[in-house]
Amino acid sequence: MDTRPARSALYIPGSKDRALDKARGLPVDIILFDLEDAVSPDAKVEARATLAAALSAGGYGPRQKIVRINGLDTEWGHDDAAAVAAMDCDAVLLPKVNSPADLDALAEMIPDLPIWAMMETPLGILNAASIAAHPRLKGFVMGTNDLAKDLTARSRPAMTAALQHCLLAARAHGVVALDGVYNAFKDDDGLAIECAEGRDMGFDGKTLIHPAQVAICNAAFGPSDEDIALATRQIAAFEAAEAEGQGVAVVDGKIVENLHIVTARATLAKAAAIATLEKS
Ligand SMILES: CC(C)(COP(=O)(O)OP(=O)(O)OC[C@H]1O[C@@H](n2cnc3c(N)ncnc32)[C@H](O)[C@@H]1OP(=O)(O)O)[C@@H](O)C(=O)NCCC(=O)NCCSC(=O)C[C@H](O)C(=O)O
Ligand SMILES: [Mg+2]
Repeated sequence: MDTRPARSALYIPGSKDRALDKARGLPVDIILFDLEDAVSPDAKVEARATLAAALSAGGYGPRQKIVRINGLDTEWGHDDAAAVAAMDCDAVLLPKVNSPADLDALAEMIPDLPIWAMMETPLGILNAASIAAHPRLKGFVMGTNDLAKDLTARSRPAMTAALQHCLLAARAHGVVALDGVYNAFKDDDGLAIECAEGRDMGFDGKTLIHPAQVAICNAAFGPSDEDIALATRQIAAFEAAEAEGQGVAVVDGKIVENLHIVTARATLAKAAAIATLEKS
């Protein structure tokens, strides 16, 4: 699985010069340059050129640059895919993926870029395992607005089964999994609660719609000082136990076995990767 930080992924409307410029200075881990729902139909054709110009001007640093195109069943999808194939980006994100066949069609049009899938239709959720297993697939992005619409769901708990099902598929096939957006972009407390919930479920990060959401999200999905201190103590205690021929250590009254050390080392590696990204 890709181990680059993926705490925060901000959608930027591909049509908005000001937002495209603002994104250059934001401490977000992934930028989702959007040609789909953040762009109105009458701006879609021009947005392709606006986005291509912004990407070739550069300035986005080492963060991942992913372009979301319109669906291949729309009037814009094929031209978007052709344009993205020539853009300076790291991956392409396909909305409303229903089955691996949708990815095959895009993979043929864009032979060189990794593909990410929006998981946001009932059929796509049911097919999550076979979509995650696609050889070009590198990440899932939950589309909780579209999913709520199709399910006629009115709450996040109503989507828990779908979120967990996609996480299982992502983990089984080693792809990144990002939680959906929190629409109330001025409600910091609500965002923090939803970030913690997504993190505790196992998501790698969360998708965002406004720059003000980035810091809250990064804090929730990055290891805290306490997490780092605990991981460090667990590793030290386990190594000491091993040196005495023991397979188990005890830290804070809880057993620590080899499997916990795998998690502890992953926590420290994640903290180091974040520090490197934030320094650059
Ligand atoms: C939600 C917004 C429409 C709010 O915009 P605005 O009123 O302009 O916000 P502010 O005045 O507070 O903006 C302050 C400055 O920040 C810049 N800005 C705003 N949003 C972004 C952004 N997303 N990326 C980068 N920069 C941004 C403004 O330009 C201001 O800059 P400055 O003037 O220089 O100070 C707006 O935030 C917005 O359009 N957000 C994106 C909405 C979007 O992407 N929607 C589609 C994705 S969600 C989705 O589709 C999920 C999925 O498919 C599903 O089904 O769930
Ligand atoms: Mg959507």
